[in-house]
Order: sequence, then C-alpha cells, then structure tokens
Amino acid sequence: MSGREMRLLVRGASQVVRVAAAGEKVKLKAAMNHLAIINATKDQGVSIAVDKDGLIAAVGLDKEVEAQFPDAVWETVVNARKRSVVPGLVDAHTHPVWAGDRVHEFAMKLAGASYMEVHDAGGGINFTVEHTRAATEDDLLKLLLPRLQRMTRAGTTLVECKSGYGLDVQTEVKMLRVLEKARPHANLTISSTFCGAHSVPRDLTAEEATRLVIEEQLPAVKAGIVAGELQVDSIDVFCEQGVFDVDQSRRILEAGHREGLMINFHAEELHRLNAAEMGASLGAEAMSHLEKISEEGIAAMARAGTVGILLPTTAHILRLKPPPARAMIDGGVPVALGTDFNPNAFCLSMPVVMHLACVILKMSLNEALTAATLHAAHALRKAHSHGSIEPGKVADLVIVDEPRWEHLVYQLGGADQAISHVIKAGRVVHTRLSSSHKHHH
Ligand SMILES: N=CN[C@@H](CCC(=O)O)C(=O)O
Ligand SMILES: [Zn+2]
Repeated sequence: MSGREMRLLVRGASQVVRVAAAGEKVKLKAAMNHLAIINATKDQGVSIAVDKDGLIAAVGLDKEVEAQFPDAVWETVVNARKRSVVPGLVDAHTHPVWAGDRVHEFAMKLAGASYMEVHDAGGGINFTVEHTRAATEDDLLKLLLPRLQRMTRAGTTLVECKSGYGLDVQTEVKMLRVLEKARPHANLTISSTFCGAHSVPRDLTAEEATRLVIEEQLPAVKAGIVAGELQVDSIDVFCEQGVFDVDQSRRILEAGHREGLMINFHAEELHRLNAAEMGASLGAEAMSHLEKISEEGIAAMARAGTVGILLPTTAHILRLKPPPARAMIDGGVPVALGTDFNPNAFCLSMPVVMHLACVILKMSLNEALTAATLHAAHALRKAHSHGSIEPGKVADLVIVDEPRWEHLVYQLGGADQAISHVIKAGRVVHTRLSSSHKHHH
C-alpha cells in the first residue's frame, strides 16, 4: 500500500452513521430503525478513506484506518472533528425539468381549491406542459442546473428525475435530452425516468394518449437509448382517477418493462384504485405517493419487494391525509422518501422532507435516514453502490456540523447551516465554510 494515491480522508468525526454495514439492500420493519453507527471513543474520532476512483476504501476509528494506509498520499483531508457524517442523501422522486412555475396556483390552493380542481380547470400539469413545450433545450437546461445545485447544497448526491411535461414525443425526448446534458455539470448522479403518461394532453382522450405513449413516445425513447443518446432507467405513469386508469397504466408500464425499463410509478395518490396491487403483480421496482393504499396493497407490495416512495410534501401542501407510513413499515414494505420537486410542490431539500416524514408520517429519525439513503437508492436499484457508508460503495457523504447527525433533520429548513460539506465520489462539491477543509499534496 506504500505511496498509494488516495482521493480523500475524512478524519476525526464524532460519529459516522453508516446506515448499513452488512451489504443489505433493505432494512425491513424494526431493522429500519437500527442504524449502523461508529462513534468516536474518548481518544479518537472516526475516519473514512476514499480511493482514487472515489470509492470507500475503509471506515473505522482514526488509528485503524490510518494503519491500513501507512504511506498514502491523500488528495484531500477533511477535518470532521465535532462533526458527524451520513451517507449522501438520495431523492427518489423529482420532476425537475420544466418551465412555467405555478406560484399563482399555490394561492388558489391555499384558498381552498383542490389539486384536481386546479388540474381540471386547465391548470396544474397541463399549464406547465404549455410552457415546457415552448421552451428550448437550452432554456430548460438553464432552469434545471440551479435546481440541481440547490439539491446538492441540501445534501442530495443521487436523484431520480422524471420527464412528463411534454406529453408529446418531441418534448418528452427534449426533456430526457436536457437531463443527459445536465449530467456532466451536475454534482449528483441522475437516474432518469420516462413519464410521458404524466397527464392526458388537452386534445386527447386517455385511451388515445395511452396508445401514443406506447406506440410513438416509447419507441422514440428506446431509439434514443439504442443510439446511446439517452440513458433512461425507469418508466412512470400517473395512475389516477381522471388521468390514466389502472388498465391503461398497466399497459404502459408493461410496454416500458418489455423495453428494459424499471417500473416506478405514481399510485394511489388521490383515490384508491388498487394500483398498488397491479404494480406488485408486475413486480414493480417502486411506487410513489400511496396516500390511499389499502392493507391488501401494502401486503402485495411487501410480497413483491416493491419500494414505497413516500412524498410528505404532497400531503403537507395539499393538506391531504398522509400515507400510512407506519403500517407500510410494519407490514414489511421498504419505505423510501423523495422531495417530489415539481411546480406543485416546490421543495428541493431532503432534510426538510425527512423532517416532515418524522412529524407528519410519524417515522423515527433513524427510519427517515434509512428511507432517505439506502431505501431510496434501492428504489432506483442502486443500493449495491449507493445509500450507505460501506467499503466498495461510492463515497457520497454529507458532513453535518454538529456532533450528532440528527441536527440535519432537527434544524427545520436549516440545512444550509447544518451541513458543512457535501462530498460526491470523494470530491468536496459543496462547503459552507470554504476554510473548513485542508488540501494536502
Ligand atoms: N401527481 C402527479 N405528479 C406530481 C405533480 C406534478 C405537477 O403537479 O406538476 C406529483 O407527484 O405530485
Ligand atoms: Zn410526482
């Protein structure tokens, strides 16, 4: 190991919250509340060593880690004294590519209009669709990059990003291309999702829209993938009364699955349609929202190993009854979290979402962290490489400027102060205090 070039050493931490330590991809039921943690001892802190490829090489007490790399040349050393470290946060559900905000609808909803009333009156998703269709790829990229930057500053290092404000073949592909263009500029890993069935376009029936998604949009997306121009991981549909019904949703999801996409869709948000049972029967990787899920739906998801992505911003903003997080956790569903960033729910911060998950969804702090790291990574089928602090995984880390990690959640809306460093693949991509890390060469 002598003279070995290493990318990063984080040393002296009060605690390193690994979340998982045995390679497990999910922590079900009571295990979700048990985090793998290494705490500092009286005379030494905790270190994380990162190799030159940005992968975690070791984690342990300072002297143990030091002894493993006696002659290492560290590109960067971060002093984490009196600080705690958690895995980079994973946002499992966002709609970040769009033009046309809906701040005017926020006031309407506060005055009592429901989400579907706004939607049916021509507002909602279709308002944003008009503006997104009119925007150029460059316009959309300029809007997207600062949003991704804000996510980074709030600790997100892996994010799922959906299309879905095009609803026609050109604009859906345009949105996916914008996500491709963002990749080299963004300090986070993007998992991209085709959501051409996000709403029924104004001039079409749901049945016509279903056929266009399957027969026109999906083949164009597939062609982009085959040509190496697009990297798309999942297919999504807004399965909802008055949008796409369960049968139409199933056909769209099956068509995507046949093309090699993972199934990850909006289910049981405003009405109980038994979409969760349908998704489980397809072996869906994940389903989101689930405010209205039944006991049978929970059991079906648990049997299928489908991740339930809960989005507490929705219930908060729309004043809905929140999803039954406790019943889902107790029923053996791997529960994950996402911001659902979109023009209805303008939230880019996973720490805010974790706070809402604790207060509104009655999750514990430990459960919220598991949901916002390991389980969110598993929803994207990236738990083999992301979501915990384990040797061999990508060194995505958040350093909290307090000896106990819970400050990240406790300080509501305070992540800008509570986070001192965000580290992506062993590189410091955000620091609150530019003087707080030292470079050694
Ligand atoms: N429910 C459907 N989709 C989004 C909202 C999108 C929008 O209103 O623009 C959601 O997850 O909440
Ligand atoms: Zn959504």
